[in-house]
Amino acid sequence: MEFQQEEAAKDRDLVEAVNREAGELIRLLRCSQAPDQVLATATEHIQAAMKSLAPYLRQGEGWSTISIASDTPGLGWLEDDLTRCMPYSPVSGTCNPVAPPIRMWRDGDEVRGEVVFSPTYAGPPNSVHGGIIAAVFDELLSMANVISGNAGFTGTLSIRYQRHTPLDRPIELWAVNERTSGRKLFCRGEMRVDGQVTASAEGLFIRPATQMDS
Ligand SMILES: CCCCCCCCCCCC(=O)SCCNC(=O)CCNC(=O)[C@H](O)C(C)(C)COP(=O)(O)OP(=O)(O)OC[C@H]1O[C@@H](n2cnc3c(N)ncnc32)[C@H](O)[C@@H]1OP(=O)(O)O
Repeated sequence: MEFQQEEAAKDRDLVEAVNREAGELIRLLRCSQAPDQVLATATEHIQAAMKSLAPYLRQGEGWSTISIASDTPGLGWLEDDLTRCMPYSPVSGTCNPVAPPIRMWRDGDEVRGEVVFSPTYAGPPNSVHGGIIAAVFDELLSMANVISGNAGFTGTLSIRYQRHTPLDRPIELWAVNERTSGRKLFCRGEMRVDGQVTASAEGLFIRPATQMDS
């Protein structure tokens, strides 16, 4: 059992490492102005990598179509690493190359975290795209629900963009589940840079109905 867990951890390290490299590849493609010959060679390398991965493609079932880790042995969520809850998430998943490098952890009843957005996620000049900010709040507030023991689907998410959220600087993340009323979960969150709020969010999440609710 211990051995299996070690193997699972080793495999996860490999999966996370290749996803980090792919994220860096996306940043280089987004930001480099390489000459044609370099682009042509890079295309060949990428095609070779795609060819080696293609035989192992899974489609239309289980982990390959959801972000949570429920059917993935060895991938639980940890209080000091809430990203383990959704390893395939496009927002925080360490096994998804489009996700920015987010860390989230539990601090009592609250979620805290940190993220640095590369220009892959740029919107206005030197700033993070507003849709990306909304996506991060969706995830962050969801984690506030998860640690409260009451996960749900996003019903309504409202963002107040108070000032530009900068690229390439550590952004502090904070969220809390403020109250629960029946199946409704009310959450709040903030992004801060050097202690100053750049964006805040309020979310109403709906817990799926169970027999207990009828
Ligand atoms: C375990 C999960 C793991 C989740 C694991 C973590 C994954 C997190 C992923 C990140 C979060 C996401 O992106 S989630 C993906 C984005 N969200 C979605 O796709 C949700 C799409 N919407 C739906 O599927 C549905 O509308 C639901 C499930 C939200 C609600 O449907 P329902 O269950 O039939 O609820 P219903 O009886 O109609 O309503 C119950 C009460 O909630 C209110 N209500 C219903 N919808 C909304 C709404 N959008 N905004 C405000 N309020 C609403 C109703 O007025 C009612 O209030 P009253 O009359 O009782 O007062």
